[in-house]
Amino acid sequence: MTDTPETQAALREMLDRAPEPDADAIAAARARNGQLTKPPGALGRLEELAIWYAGWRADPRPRIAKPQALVFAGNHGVVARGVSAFPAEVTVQMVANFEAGGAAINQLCKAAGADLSVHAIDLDRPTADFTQGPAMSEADLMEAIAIGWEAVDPGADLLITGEMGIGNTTSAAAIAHALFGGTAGDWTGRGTGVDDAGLALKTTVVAEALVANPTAASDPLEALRCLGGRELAAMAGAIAHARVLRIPVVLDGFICTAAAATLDRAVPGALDHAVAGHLSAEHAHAPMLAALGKTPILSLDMRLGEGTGAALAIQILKGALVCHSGMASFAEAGVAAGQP
Ligand SMILES: O=C(O)c1ccc[n+]([C@@H]2O[C@H](COP(=O)([O-])O)[C@@H](O)[C@H]2O)c1
Ligand SMILES: Cc1cc2nc[nH]c2cc1C
Repeated sequence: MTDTPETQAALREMLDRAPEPDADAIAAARARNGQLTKPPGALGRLEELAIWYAGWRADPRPRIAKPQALVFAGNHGVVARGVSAFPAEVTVQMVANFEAGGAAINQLCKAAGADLSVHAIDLDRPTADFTQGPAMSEADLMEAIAIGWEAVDPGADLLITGEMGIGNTTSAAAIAHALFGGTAGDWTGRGTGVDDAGLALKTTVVAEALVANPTAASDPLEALRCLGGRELAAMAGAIAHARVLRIPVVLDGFICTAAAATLDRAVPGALDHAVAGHLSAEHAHAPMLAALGKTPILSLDMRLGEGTGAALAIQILKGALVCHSGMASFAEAGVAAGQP
């Protein structure tokens, strides 16, 4: 177990020192890919995904055997501003649903063979309304990051992080606005389904959030503290620990990606171990992924969160790895190779 970072500076330093993927495994996986019984490139993006995964696992012929899914839940003071189509109590109610096995993420993790755990973080202590000042103190931020960091199973060979938190698309939009600029309207969407008036109000709230938190635009981890929520901070903590442990990560939707983006902007390369599982229907997810240089694996118009898009993408990655690691070479199968 790696020591849990106790300060923003310690987290930054651990990401700075995090190991790179294994160059020999990448070279060997690339060579193997070139010998498999298929026309070159015929498995499309599955081929690059398999080679990417091989590098992070330092194994030219790996399989996915122990995927882990972490779902974090948090409540947001900004909900009092009327930014969600649902009331805040849905967060705790959905946590009960996760624990009873009744949510979409439960079914999708079962189908993907992923070990799911749910971490509700101080639901009776919402973050402060970030239109009035920082959402979290430094201590609250680091405590939530630690919960995510410590939830990662060092024996896992793939990680997905999901979230549940009424109001958290407002938080994610504010973070994106702080990290990537533009206007509040560029990053604000309907979330669980606010109407036109709700969207206009939410856009104003996102703009106010940046005015109330002037340090957020110049420091990505401050953006997470000032504009984030506990579940976003926990996802960032888990994704950062996975980077240190060289566990590949599949990102989920808009909120997960916003949390992860704070790491990338704090330390370039901090998300090299992560792929985008899907493209959310929340319109600002596409420009956020583009800014991070990530192409989503799936695009199914989903906007549920919980880790559901990432859980589905596990099955695509498993497909990539069973082909890469299980297929015969031209020589083994006695199949004539094509022109070089
Ligand atoms: O993952 C996404 O892209 C996504 C897009 C829209 C909404 N959500 C989920 O909806 C909740 C937040 O929506 P809202 O409208 O309350 O901000 C939260 O629990 C998220 O998991 C998730
Ligand atoms: C019912 C419901 C389920 C969710 N799962 C993730 N976010 C959600 C938001 C709502 C409203």
